[in-house]
Amino acid sequence: MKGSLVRQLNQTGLYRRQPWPWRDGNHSRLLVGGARYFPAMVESIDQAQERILLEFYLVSSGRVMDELIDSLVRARQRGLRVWFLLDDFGSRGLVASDRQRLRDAGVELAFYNRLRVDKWNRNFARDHRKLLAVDGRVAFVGGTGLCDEFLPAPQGAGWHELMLRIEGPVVTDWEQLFARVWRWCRAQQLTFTPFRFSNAGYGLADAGRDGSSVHSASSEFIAERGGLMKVSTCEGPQQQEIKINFRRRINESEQRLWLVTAYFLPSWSIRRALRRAARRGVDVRLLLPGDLSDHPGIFYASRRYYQRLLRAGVKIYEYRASFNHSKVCLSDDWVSIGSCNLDHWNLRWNLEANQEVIDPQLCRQLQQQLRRDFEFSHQISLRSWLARPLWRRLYEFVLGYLAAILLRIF
Ligand SMILES: O=P(O)(O)OC[C@H](O)CO
Repeated sequence: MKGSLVRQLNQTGLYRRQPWPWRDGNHSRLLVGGARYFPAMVESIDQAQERILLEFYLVSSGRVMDELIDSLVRARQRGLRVWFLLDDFGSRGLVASDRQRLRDAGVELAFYNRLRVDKWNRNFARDHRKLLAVDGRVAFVGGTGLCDEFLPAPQGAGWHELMLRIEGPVVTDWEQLFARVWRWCRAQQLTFTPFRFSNAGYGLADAGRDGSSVHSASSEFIAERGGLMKVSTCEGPQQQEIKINFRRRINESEQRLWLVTAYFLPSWSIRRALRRAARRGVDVRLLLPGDLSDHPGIFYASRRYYQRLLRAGVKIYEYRASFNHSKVCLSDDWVSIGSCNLDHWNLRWNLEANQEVIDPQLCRQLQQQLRRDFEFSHQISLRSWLARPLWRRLYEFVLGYLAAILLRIF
């Protein structure tokens, strides 16, 4: 069944075999928390002059969507084109009246992989990406959903999240990525005129498959041309660029490897790479959600990996201020931020997309933010870990075992 889904997706052109290129001339800003990034997203929509593209997994009615729909309706009244790609499962919290408001305003909607009983396990294939692109000029990417959980408490659940606001030539690639999924859902080809940036960025032809020459770009070059960025994707088991690039960066890291994920069920090869990096003396830190996770079962299942990681010298932090939903990796001068949790399930079934960035300024910003996040976390020591009660061990073992069985079956 899995094989046929992959073939089917290949035939429809949803997959892209060639990696997206590295591009220079981009600028980015890290936005922390829904109270910062939702208003910035609405402001960008209000300033749009031509077109707006949205692709989001988790979309539910509430205050966030009310404001977003208002801004999309205003955009339509100004004569702009608006395309909104939703995941059929992730958007089940979007009520009929909101869908109708969007349709009435002339927003074009598409639903990825409509749920149907006869699709059996193909229903698991979901579009997990998170993207807002405006005029081919500005994009917002990161881990957020469009729902009130990401608003600060007490208006929402106060989930902790990071988003990146990007301006530059790489936005063209995000638009093309969007167009591929749109074509798969609606059998309709969208073509966008690229925005003309004054410092038009290049796809760096000499970057090589692993982007090695990009990494030797000097900070003067980056300061002059703007940050280097590339889109990186996962599209089912046969296209796992995000994971491959993560693993490569972990293996090549020299000083720092900080990984933040909301659901920590990484593959064996990623876990081994983390352990090896820590043994080489790299400062390897994992920032995980702790027991405020919205899926406690996954949290407990993920804990079965702690012992070997701690023994290898990996520092594990559990965030205590709220549910930390962010998904980001900082490896020396390289950042990857986006939709991918790096867990088995996501990698097997979902469309994922991350922004990879080489930009010292963003690295500094992210480092500062993560240092703050570590302060709001509890660091687990090997000694306290080994002393945890038996019932907890049992619980982790059973849930870990269940997770492994589920992954084998599906
Ligand atoms: O899948 P994520 O990481 O976007 O998180 C959304 C969760 O499914 C909510 O339970």
